[in-house]
Amino acid sequence: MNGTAMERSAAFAGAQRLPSSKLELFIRRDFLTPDECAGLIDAIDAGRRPSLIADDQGDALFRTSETCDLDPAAPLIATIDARIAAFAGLDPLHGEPMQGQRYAVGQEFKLHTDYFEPTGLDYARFCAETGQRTWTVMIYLNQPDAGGATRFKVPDKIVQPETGKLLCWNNLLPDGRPNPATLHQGMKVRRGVKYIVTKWYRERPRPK
Ligand SMILES: O=C(O)CCC(=O)C(=O)O
Ligand SMILES: [Fe+2]
Repeated sequence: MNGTAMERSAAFAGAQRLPSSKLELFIRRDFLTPDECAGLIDAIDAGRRPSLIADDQGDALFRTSETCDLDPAAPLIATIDARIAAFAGLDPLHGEPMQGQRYAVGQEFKLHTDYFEPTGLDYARFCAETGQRTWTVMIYLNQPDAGGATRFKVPDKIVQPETGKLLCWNNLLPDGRPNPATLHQGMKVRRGVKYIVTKWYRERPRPK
């Protein structure tokens, strides 16, 4: 279920693949309607709190955004959750609960990978039950007035936020090891506010 795009050929309908052999990344514009984005922004504003991070490498300014756990039972979230899984050809049971992020001016998420470092102190705690993170799906809910792009360092690709645009990538290599070429950052918002939702998938389903 979490294999390569070739194995899941029905997936990624209407998406563009980044022409890179190092990184399996897809972009799909207008994945969500402006109304759906507005509904998600309201849900994020209702529940946001400072973002946490698994390993900030001692830098308190590593991730300065605010985060919101979105209620998987809320009708809007459930609908979008199902649409994301169908789009990416992934088993919904492998998904972590969807999160929202809000970045104000000057806020950012510095260069990082979404997979957990197998040598990291917390690896067992984060990955014992459901395994490593496989795919990341993120959707921009609005377009900040300046800044806030997502940058992938290795293929040197910068993706600009656009309302409803989906971005997703495989965090793992074909042999299942983490792919270091997924290194990326949420660049500083310069003007306005940036909202996104993120959805991460795991190697194994969560226990019932
Ligand atoms: O805000 C972005 O553009 C990137 C967010 C991100 O990398 C994450 O939430 O893991
Ligand atoms: Fe990330």
